[in-house]
Amino acid sequence: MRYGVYARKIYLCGRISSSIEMIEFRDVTFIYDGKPLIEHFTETIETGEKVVLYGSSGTGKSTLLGAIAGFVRPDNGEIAIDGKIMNGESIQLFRQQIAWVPQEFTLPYNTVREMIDAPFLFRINRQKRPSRHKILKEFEKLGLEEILYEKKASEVSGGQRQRIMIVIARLLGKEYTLVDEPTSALDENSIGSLINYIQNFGSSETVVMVSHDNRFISAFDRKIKIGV
Ligand SMILES: Nc1ncnc2c1ncn2[C@@H]1O[C@H](COP(=O)(O)OP(=O)(O)OP(=O)(O)O)[C@@H](O)[C@H]1O
Repeated sequence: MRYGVYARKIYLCGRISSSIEMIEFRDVTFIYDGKPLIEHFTETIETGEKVVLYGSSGTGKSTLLGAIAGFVRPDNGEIAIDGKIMNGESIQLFRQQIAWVPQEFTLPYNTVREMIDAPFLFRINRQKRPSRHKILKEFEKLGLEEILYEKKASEVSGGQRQRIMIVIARLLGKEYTLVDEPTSALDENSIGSLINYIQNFGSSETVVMVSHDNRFISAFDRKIKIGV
């Protein structure tokens, strides 16, 4: 998984106290193999927005999501956080406020319980450490069965693992949650639960998602189409 190492860092790290108000893409272009993937892209994402990035396959949605987390740098243009151009130092700080939920992801934990517990063992998150009861209540909201909590991490499906990570993001209360294609292989009910769940993130919590699924896309007010 190309984002694996960084993703693990982001998943584990804590949060700093200052809060962000907006992220701007300013005339951003990404070029791969000599061809522009995204050209002159300009958008602002404000704090608290629940945003869906949508568009055809291969248009660069995941690249943009990765750029928010600083994994990918634009070839031209700038990304600014609260008016300041993202650089090596600011991205390190910003990453502490991100929960990153990719499509595929291997974490070094044997059980789901350990996977959920891990970020809360850090001093900065310790006060937010949820009880089993609280975790299971969140599971229920997303249609995740209680039995999953006791399973080996290798025994849960990719979609279940991703929803468990969305629960963790919610419980960590990070300012930004970035989710890559959370709807693959979900049935109608699960998509409905996920929409509700994400829309109920706090008003100061920003969620940016990539999705292909029209049921999901149409449920969000803030949509950004990538590609033609
Ligand atoms: N580091 C890289 N080097 C070369 N090409 C890359 C790199 N990262 C992405 N690409 C290419 O850029 C294109 C867009 O990839 P990206 O995953 O951002 O698109 P996407 O819109 O999220 O696609 P999908 O909807 O299929 O997941 C793909 O053709 C991909 O191969």
